[in-house]
Amino acid sequence: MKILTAAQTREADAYTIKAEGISSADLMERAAKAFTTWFENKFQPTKEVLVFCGPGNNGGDGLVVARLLHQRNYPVRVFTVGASEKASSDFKTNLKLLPDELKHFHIEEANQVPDLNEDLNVIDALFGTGLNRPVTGIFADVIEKLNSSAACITSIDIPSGLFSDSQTPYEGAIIKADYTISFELPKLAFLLPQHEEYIGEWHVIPIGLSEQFISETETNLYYTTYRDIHYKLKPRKKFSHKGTFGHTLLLCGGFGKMGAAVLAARACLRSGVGLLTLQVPSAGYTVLQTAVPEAMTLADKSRKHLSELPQDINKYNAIGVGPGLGTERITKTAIGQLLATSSHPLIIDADAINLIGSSDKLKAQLPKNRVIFTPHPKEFERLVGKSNNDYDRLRDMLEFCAEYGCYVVLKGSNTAIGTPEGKLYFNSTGNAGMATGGTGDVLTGIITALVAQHYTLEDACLLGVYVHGLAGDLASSKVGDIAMTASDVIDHLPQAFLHLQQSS
Ligand SMILES: NC(=O)C1=CN([C@@H]2O[C@H](COP(=O)(O)OP(=O)(O)OC[C@H]3O[C@@H](n4cnc5c(N)ncnc54)[C@H](O)[C@@H]3O)[C@@H](O)[C@H]2O)[C@@H](O)CC1
Ligand SMILES: Nc1ncnc2c1ncn2[C@@H]1O[C@H](COP(=O)(O)OP(=O)(O)O)[C@@H](O)[C@H]1O
Ligand SMILES: [K+]
Repeated sequence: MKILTAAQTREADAYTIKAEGISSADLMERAAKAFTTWFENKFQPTKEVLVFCGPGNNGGDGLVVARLLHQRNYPVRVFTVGASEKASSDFKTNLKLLPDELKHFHIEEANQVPDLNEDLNVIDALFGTGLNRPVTGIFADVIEKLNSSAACITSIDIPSGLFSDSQTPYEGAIIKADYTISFELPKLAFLLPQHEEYIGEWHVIPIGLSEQFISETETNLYYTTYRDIHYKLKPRKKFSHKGTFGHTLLLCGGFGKMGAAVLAARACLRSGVGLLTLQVPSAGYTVLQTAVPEAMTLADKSRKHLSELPQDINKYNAIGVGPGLGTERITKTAIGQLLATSSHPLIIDADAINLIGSSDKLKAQLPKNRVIFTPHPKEFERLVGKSNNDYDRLRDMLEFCAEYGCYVVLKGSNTAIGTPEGKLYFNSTGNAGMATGGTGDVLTGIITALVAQHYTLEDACLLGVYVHGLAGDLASSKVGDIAMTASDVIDHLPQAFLHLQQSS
């Protein structure tokens, strides 16, 4: 699914209006109806609904929603804010359509904002995507009052005050919504960790914007959903054999962290790899042979740390390196050899990222178009550098991908995948139960298995991250997000792959 900017969304609105021969007020009515249906399914008409409307079309949406909720027997009060002579024409049209019996107040000063308690539902329709400067003055006063109340706030399209696709200036007030209901496509702002306290739980509802316009509009931003992913899974042919599905090498584990190798190996095997070999420090040899009997194990000559590469490094179709390794000098040297001698794709995680991040020499050795990095935010900082905010971080990530010709999987809620061509994909699966040690090692195993099975690096990242999150979601529904462990994620990989297969 594409993510469009505010400007592109405005064009999509205008295109749809023209193509369908409808008025902008008709489209507003459609958007407001869709919002009202969501609201009705969510909230009973037991609590009073206070709708706060700004002067633009977002406020216009709010006026239509107020009218529709009133028709559906919700007790409603409308508050308009801002100079009415500057209001948009659809706002003015809909202000006139408010029935006389619906209570309407105009707010000019902060003390006119009513007292708010948890027995009220607030709908925030102050500003949408037309916001073009930080919110100050009376609007900011209203936002502060709403934010300091215990009322449940639902924002139409986007929390008022938040820019939808660039950094909001720090001085502007922003609504802290409990729910954000947006139209047709998600906005970039919804996917950034720094906005968690503003967006709340978000949903996107269709309003019939032109599919043709959306498909023809160019963007580098995508939100990966089931529809974008399931068809990528390759069916297994009847006469295929283990050689068909690739031979993976995992260079993982260190003294006290053999579990990382076990987790990566088990996830790799559960993701369809044909053959799996691990090389682990010799202290881990028995651990691996016992815990993962399906895998072949090589013992490093060093007892505690990776210090050498297996012979015939190029017989493996994909090499996953990093989980549990540690950052010993000897390991750094081995990683240098790996970068210099391997000719197949490398999936680089954890301490391997830390080692490469701390060495310009290793960075300079990175082969082009063959590397996937899977950092969490701290590892990302070591690899790419510190960024001022989430937008800068995404920009820095794409610059890094372009400079080194690599893929970066920046892990977290809505894991972001950057490609060398400058595309950015945000994942839609996963949950906070996955914030537990070892789930990243699982991801390394999954992506390495997919690369070995000859998925393109881009598809291996997209599919791997999606299925990892899906397994996490399935695990969460079984064991809950508090008790969930990385092993639970592995245990739900079969169901996750089946889910993708069955419906494809
Ligand atoms: N008819 C349409 O085209 C549709 C519009 N939709 C709604 O329209 C919204 C966009 O409407 P608009 O483009 O009118 O934009 P907004 O409703 O976000 O507001 C823009 C107005 O606010 C003013 N403004 C911007 N920043 C301000 C600030 N910081 N302080 C004070 N005033 C400020 C602008 O000068 C302008 O008058 C969407 O978010 C969506 O809710 C939806 O109904 C879908 C259909
Ligand atoms: N709040 C969250 N929502 C969704 N996914 C999450 C969340 N927290 C962590 N994850 C996922 O869990 C994994 C954690 O990886 P990582 O931090 O490398 O853990 P470890 O190093 O312990 O294996 C990542 O894939 C990340 O996307
Ligand atoms: K809003």
